[in-house]
Amino acid sequence: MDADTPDDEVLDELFSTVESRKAELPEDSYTTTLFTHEKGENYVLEKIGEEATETILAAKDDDREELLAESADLVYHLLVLLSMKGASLDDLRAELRERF
Ligand SMILES: N=c1c2ncn([C@@H]3O[C@H](COP(=O)(O)OP(=O)(O)OP(=O)(O)O)[C@@H](O)[C@H]3O)c2ncn1[C@@H]1O[C@H](COP(=O)(O)O)[C@@H](O)[C@H]1O
Repeated sequence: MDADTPDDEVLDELFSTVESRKAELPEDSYTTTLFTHEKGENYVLEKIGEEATETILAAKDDDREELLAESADLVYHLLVLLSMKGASLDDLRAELRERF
């Protein structure tokens, strides 16, 4: 990801990076470890559960900084799961838009 990416393009840039990690599986990448874990998709499902719990605990503690950090971890792992299951950020946007 590029630090100069405009805020409104950050999610697209992150998802595109995740998709590229899935295609290329570089060795020095955390995302690669999620796509290649011996537990398969169960590992990313566990991570989502952990990050959701940590997000809830941060909210209960009224710890805004921790809430944002854990929310970012949660969103990142959710994007990896969507990619793993062949869904895209556009699919997610379409689902949200249908609810307007
Ligand atoms: N946004 C993220 C991101 N958010 C969270 N994480 C990782 O998710 C993990 C969070 O798990 P934990 O809090 O449990 O911390 P941990 O104990 O280190 O993790 P485990 O050992 O339990 O797996 C940490 O290792 C974080 O580094 C992320 N790893 C990568 N990205 C982005 O993904 C892109 C690709 O990164 P690489 O795949 O590493 O090249 C880059 O743009 C990164 O900024």
